This record gives sequence, structure tokens and C-alpha cells, in this order.
Amino acid sequence: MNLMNQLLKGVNLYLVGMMGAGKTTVGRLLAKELGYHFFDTDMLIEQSQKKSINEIFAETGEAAFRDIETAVLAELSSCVRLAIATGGGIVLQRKNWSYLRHGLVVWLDAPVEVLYSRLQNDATRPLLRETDLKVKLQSLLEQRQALYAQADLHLTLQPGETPEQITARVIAEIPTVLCPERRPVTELN
Ligand SMILES: Nc1ncnc2c1ncn2[C@@H]1O[C@H](COP(=O)(O)OP(=O)(O)OP(=O)(O)O)[C@@H](O)[C@H]1O
Ligand SMILES: O=C(O)C1=C[C@@H](O)[C@@H](O)[C@H](O)C1
Ligand SMILES: [Mg+2]
Repeated sequence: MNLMNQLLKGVNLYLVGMMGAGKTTVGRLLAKELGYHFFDTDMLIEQSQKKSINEIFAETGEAAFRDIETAVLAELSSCVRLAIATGGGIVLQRKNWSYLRHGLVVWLDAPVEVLYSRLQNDATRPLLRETDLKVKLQSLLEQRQALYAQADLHLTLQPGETPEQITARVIAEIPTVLCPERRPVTELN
């Protein structure tokens, strides 16, 4: 067992952030690096419902989607040694935080310009079916920023930073939130 695994003790990693931030891409790499299993809440929802996220939104609405998302998160949280890419809206439900808090929450914070360039030709995200994609992304980020900021780790992504570099940065920053001696004294009791 390497040092990082000894430190993590099987604690799950939850990646949060806006659509297109790279949660799925980086989550897979993190799992590989740490010898963890990778799961993606969006993919599990699609598999369990046998429908695409677009179909779930269209047929049952966003509220029903959010309930399924919470149920999937609850199941995952009962396991260990997982790297989990969450849906962009997972932070919206207060209840979800009781599950996210079982693990370490990492916010991948990419600039709106970067999100825009990645998502402009993507039709799989129902909340982005707006005429002005950049304005929609900006407004979603403004609504959610304070919630994403509740993460244990905040990574401000640089344009051009590769998934491998981001993964290495997440791993390098894990000790800053897991080692008691690195936490401010006020948090120790
Ligand atoms: N660091 C990166 N550099 C370049 N392209 C990236 C990077 N990270 C992700 N991508 C690309 O951006 C797109 C979106 O990435 P990804 O699906 O991982 O985002 P996500 O955060 O999981 O989005 P969602 O919340 O919608 O599931 C993909 O096409 C992916 O290949
Ligand atoms: O940001 C959001 O609210 C969403 C992000 C995606 O990952 C999916 O979970 C779905 O399209 C909703
Ligand atoms: Mg994803």
C-alpha cells in the first residue's frame, strides 16, 4: 500500500463542478492512479433507468431526475475506495451533502470560456438547451458557486491544463485536507 492510500484509508473522492469541467475525465484518471473504482452518477442513472438524461428530463422532469440522483449517491456512499464523478447539479440538494460529506469533495472549477468551448456542440445536457449557451453557463455558475465552494478542495483550472496534470494536482493536494497536522488549529477539536 503506498503512502497516499494509507492516508486516504479508502475514503471516497467526489468530484463536483459545472458541466464540462472534466469530472468524468479526471475521475477515471484519479481512480486509476489510486487503485480505486470509478463511478459516474450520470452514467449510473442512465443505466438504472435505461434512458438517456435527456429522456428522463423530458419524460419525468428535473425533480424526478434529482430524486434518482440522490438515490444513486446514497448507494455509492455506502461503499469505499471509489472515485465518483457527480452530475453538475448534485450540490443543489441539501440532502446530498450528507452523503458527499462521507468522503472528500473536490471542486473542479473551470472558466466559463473553457466550459463553453467544450460544450457548444454537445446536445446531451438538457439544461443547456438555450440560445445563448455562454450566458446560461454563467448564470448556472453564479447560482451554484457558493455550493461548489463547500467542497474540501477547490482546484481553479487553468486553460490548457491537461486531465493528467489536474489529476496530479488533486493527488498532491489531498494531504492538505486529510492530515490533521496540516489543518488550522481551530479545526482540530
Ligand atoms: N483538462 C481537459 N482538457 C481538455 N479537454 C478536457 C479536459 N477535461 C475534460 N475535457 C473534455 O471536455 C469534455 C467534458 O468533459 P467531462 O465529460 O469529463 O466533463 P464533466 O464535468 O463530467 O461534465 P458533466 O457534468 O456534464 O458530466 C469532454 O469532451 C472531455 O474530453
Ligand atoms: O448541471 C446539471 O444540473 C446537470 C449536469 C449533468 O451532469 C447531468 O447530471 C444533468 O444534465 C444535469
Ligand atoms: Mg460527467
